[in-house]
Amino acid sequence: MNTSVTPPQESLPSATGAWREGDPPGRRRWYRREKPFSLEAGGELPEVRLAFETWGRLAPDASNAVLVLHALTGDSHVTGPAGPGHPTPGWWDGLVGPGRALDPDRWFVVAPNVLGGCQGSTGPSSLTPDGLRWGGDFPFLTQRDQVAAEAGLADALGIDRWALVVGGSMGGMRALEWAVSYPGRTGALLLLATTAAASAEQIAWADVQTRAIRSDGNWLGGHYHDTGRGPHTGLGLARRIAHVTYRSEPELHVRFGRTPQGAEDPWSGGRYQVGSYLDHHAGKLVRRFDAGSYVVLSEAMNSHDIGRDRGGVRAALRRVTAPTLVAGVDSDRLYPTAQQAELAAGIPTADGLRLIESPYGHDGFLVEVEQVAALVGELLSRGASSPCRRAGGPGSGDPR
Ligand SMILES: CC(=O)SCCNC(=O)CCNC(=O)[C@H](O)C(C)(C)COP(=O)(O)OP(=O)(O)OC[C@H]1O[C@@H](n2cnc3c(N)ncnc32)[C@H](O)[C@@H]1OP(=O)(O)O
Ligand SMILES: N[C@@H](CCO)C(=O)O
Repeated sequence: MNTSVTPPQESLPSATGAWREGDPPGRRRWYRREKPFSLEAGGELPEVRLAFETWGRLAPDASNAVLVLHALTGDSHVTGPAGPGHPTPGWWDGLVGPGRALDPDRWFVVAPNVLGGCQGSTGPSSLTPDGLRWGGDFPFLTQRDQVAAEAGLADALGIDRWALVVGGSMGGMRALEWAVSYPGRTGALLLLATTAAASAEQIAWADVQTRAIRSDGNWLGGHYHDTGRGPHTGLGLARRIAHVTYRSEPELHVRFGRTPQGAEDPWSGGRYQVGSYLDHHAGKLVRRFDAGSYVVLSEAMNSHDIGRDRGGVRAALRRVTAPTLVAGVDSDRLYPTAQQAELAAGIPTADGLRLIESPYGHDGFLVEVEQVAALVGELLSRGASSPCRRAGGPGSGDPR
């Protein structure tokens, strides 16, 4: 196997314009900030680049923009087939498109690849200004840094206020940070399968995974990108561990039971079906994702605490002014619904706790796209008449 995924290093546009007449839907572009970007933990990135895709047309008053934020190993490709620059088909394919909840005839949908990621945005596999890869020297990021970078993209696109910010899991952490850091820029909020703060157990799962990567002999302190090898074994182990937490015990039981994989004999070194299934997902991730990004993003998720330096979770949640829906997946063992209940109780503008019914555990927020679409539709149909809408005005908000 060759080295892990690295982002394209072709000549990139130095500035990102807003939507232009004639732009095809879903074309990936880059926002680039060419001055130092300060980080919450200290230090700075000399420049920041975010890959993003858009669907639809920005209204003249920029009132129809929707921000879609992906989870840990997602990217900007919310909808559409796999292709160059898009290793997987759209991860919320059923959400965006003609006649769907986010119809490009009505909405201007923006999906950035997260800061620290590996699908076009600045991350450990990117080049430094010196022409070397960041690798293990990439600085520690927090969700707040990632959202601050996304605010720069919004500015570049001329979007003062999103009609809706939506995200699940890690994307939900960022969506919440948007609503707390920039209440005047967040018109409505949909939080899926996420939490106010990473719990001890979530940190523990991520810790085991990042240790698996770092213990791979090819990790080399994160400086493996130009060696022709990479910590593929460690990344594959991390994905296997993660994937079990992404699904539910009853699903695995019903689907795989104790069945051996094909003619393999588990008593003689062969695999059970469920082991083969995990091998499959591990292989797919190793082919499409960079281990350094996996570590940086996992640690950023561990840092997530909406109440940090804001007087605690309750005080922070009270800052949200956007009409909000919070939903959990009823079979999610990684982000249990008690976490979404806390969000729904603490956000003054939240309309109770919604449940996505699914046997698929945490991955239910990706698989049950029709239920997600119904929640998106409900929030957007409330629209401009909502009493929760705040007159914060363009650009208002506390970036930290
Ligand atoms: C926002 C974001 O997070 S974007 C990133 C989302 N995408 C990913 O995370 C990619 C990893 N995949 C997943 O997490 C999940 O598969 C989802 C959520 C995308 C989709 O879930 P599901 O539709 O339920 O797919 P499921 O988990 O059942 O996997 C199906 C795959 O397992 C394979 N599989 C099933 N049983 C076995 C087995 N015994 N041995 C080997 N492979 C198996 C299938 O052939 C299928 O392969 P394919 O995906 O290459 O076509
Ligand atoms: N399968 C998803 C789940 C994380 O929430 C991902 O890889 O991003």
